[in-house]
Amino acid sequence: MLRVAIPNKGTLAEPAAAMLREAGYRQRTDSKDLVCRDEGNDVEFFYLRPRDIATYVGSGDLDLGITGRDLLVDSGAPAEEVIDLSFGRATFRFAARPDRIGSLDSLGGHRIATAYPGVVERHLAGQDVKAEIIRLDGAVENAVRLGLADVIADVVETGATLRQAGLVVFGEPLLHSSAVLVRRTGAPGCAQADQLLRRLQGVLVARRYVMLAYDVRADLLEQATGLTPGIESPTISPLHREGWVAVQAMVRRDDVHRMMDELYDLGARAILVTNIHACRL
Ligand SMILES: Nc1ncnc2c1ncn2[C@@H]1O[C@H](COP(=O)(O)OP(=O)(O)OP(=O)(O)O)[C@@H](O)[C@H]1O
Ligand SMILES: O=P(O)(O)OC[C@H]1O[C@H](OP(=O)(O)OP(=O)(O)O)[C@H](O)[C@@H]1O
Ligand SMILES: [Mg+2]
Repeated sequence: MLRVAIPNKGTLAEPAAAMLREAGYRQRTDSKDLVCRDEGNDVEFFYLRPRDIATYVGSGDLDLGITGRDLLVDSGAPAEEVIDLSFGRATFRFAARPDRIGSLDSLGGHRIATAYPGVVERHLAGQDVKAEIIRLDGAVENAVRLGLADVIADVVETGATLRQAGLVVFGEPLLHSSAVLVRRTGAPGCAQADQLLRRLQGVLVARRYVMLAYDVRADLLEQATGLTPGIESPTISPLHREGWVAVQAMVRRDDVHRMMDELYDLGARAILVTNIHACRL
């Protein structure tokens, strides 16, 4: 059986389980369960702290895992990203009081509180900056207020937590994070792992694209399909009405309204959008 690590709690847990369900895998029904066997797909899911997942995968005890890119980097484990799963997006940034530290150059010699010491160490080493790293478990924004540190390095999503603590970000983000599928570095594939990867890629495409269908005069077909080239090529079907054709093409969800306006202006009619529930490209 393929053995896959899934976050048991925190920001990534629910969206990871939702994505696997969407990909046709069985997931636990009780949030206290630590293991869930999906006999039909020959996969066993292990629910672990997201921070530990790269360690289990890097050691080879588990085959694949879903964790955050920042947690993967922080672990230093010999595991690598297979695909970006496009949820759990956040940046990882330095922040301080507005009047204190304004740039990376002035970080040297300061005390930096963080729950991600591996990410910060790697970043500072790359910039040749020497600073003291204070490892905390969470709520690191309080470390500045309480005088334990001058700077924090933490996950920033909306920025609301920083604002509340009277801190502002400075410098470029240390990294852009999101949930990722990981495997042991250089690990060979297997049939069940390839299937899981293809199914997750299918979910990503189904979420990102919609199916657009419309009718257009045959003499405008080249212009219309120039707007909607699809992924491979659009499907063209004859219509009973002389001189008209029906077109079907996948288009990016983000673009669909602009495209519908342009197609309408061109003379296309009966423009319909439908969701894609699943796909294999
Ligand atoms: N708003 C957010 N807060 C924290 N982590 C986030 C956020 N958005 C995305 N993430 C990502 O979630 C992962 C951290 O998850 P983790 O479960 O360790 O912490 P958490 O969601 O803050 O939960 P807890 O603090 O209760 O342990 C990281 O990869 C991080 O980049
Ligand atoms: O930019 P925001 O939208 O405010 O989100 C980022 C904040 O959320 C997380 O904290 P969490 O509530 O998980 O507490 P923790 O620090 O104890 O993990 C993270 O550590 C930041 O503090
Ligand atoms: Mg947290």
